[in-house]
Parts: sequence; C-alpha cells; structure tokens
Amino acid sequence: MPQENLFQLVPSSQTRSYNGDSTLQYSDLRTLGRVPEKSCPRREVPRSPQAPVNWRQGKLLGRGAFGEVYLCYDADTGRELAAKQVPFDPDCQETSKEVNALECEVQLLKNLHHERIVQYYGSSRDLEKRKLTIFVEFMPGVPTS
Ligand SMILES: Nc1ncnc2c1ncn2[C@@H]1O[C@H](COP(=O)(O)OP(=O)(O)OP(=O)(O)O)[C@@H](O)[C@H]1O
Repeated sequence: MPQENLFQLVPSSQTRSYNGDSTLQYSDLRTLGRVPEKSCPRREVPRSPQAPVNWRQGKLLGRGAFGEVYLCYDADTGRELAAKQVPFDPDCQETSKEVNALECEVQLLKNLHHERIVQYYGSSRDLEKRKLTIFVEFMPGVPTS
C-alpha cells in the first residue's frame, strides 16, 4: 500500500494542543540531589516534549478501556508516536472536568524521562471531533489488541 494511504492528515487548526510547561524537570531533580546520577540512563528525549502540531493518523494499534490507540506520524519532526484517542462530550460539564484533569495528568507525565517509562508528549483537544488525543512514545513491540 502506498505510504500516503496509511496516514490521515490532521490540520493543526482543528486541534488545540495543551503544551503548557510545568517547571520541574528530571534534570532539576538531579540537581536537587533527589535522583542519583547513575540511576536513570538518559534517552534521546527532548527536554520538554511537545505534542505534535501537524500529524497524520496511521493504523489502529489497539483498543483500551477509554478509547482507541492509533499510530501517529509527526509531519514536522518525522517521528512516529502512538495517539490515544479518548471520546468526550464537550457540552457536558462533568466530562469536561474529567478531560481537564486528564490534561493536567499528561502535563505531569510529560516530565518523567526514563528508559523504562513510556514517554508522554502532551495532548490535544478536538472539540469538533469530540476527542482528546494523548500522544505517547510508540512502542513497536506492543501486541495489538
Ligand atoms: N505506546 C504504545 N505503542 C504501541 N501500541 C500501544 C501503545 N499504547 C497502547 N498501545 C496499543 O493499544 C492497546 C490499548 O492501549 P490502552 O493504553 O488504551 O489500553 P490498556 O493498555 O488496555 O489500558 P487501559 O484501557 O486500562 O487504559 C494496547 O493493548 C496496545 O495494543
């Protein structure tokens, strides 16, 4: 199958990325002496990972309790990620609160950098499609479900 049929381009104007930064980084913890220098070998992860802006949706990787996970191609960096899509009702105050809480959680998880922890890159809310997309490191060996 030609490469262009594998991904669907998601224009950045449709999505609202939540890339706000919290200030405490792994390296800050190291400086503070909370993490031993040798306990965490560093990976090639940007200091402050960002959710992709222009990205293409690829094949379905699996389904979980809260939504579907798709392969995602970041058109700006050429990187492959996994995009977890959680449907929500933007007109419902209750679910909007839950989505806010999820976004905050992703913001915290973005600051965890460890080779044994899947890297979070951020999230974006699409009100039109009524979905919150959470971007995480793509783990090629994970069996599809
Ligand atoms: N980072 C990833 N890289 C590759 N595939 C993934 C990744 N994350 C999830 N998947 C695939 O998507 C499926 C669903 O994942 P998801 O995290 O939504 O659900 P889960 O692991 O069952 O946990 P839960 O539903 O409790 O959140 C997984 O079983 C896996 O096949």
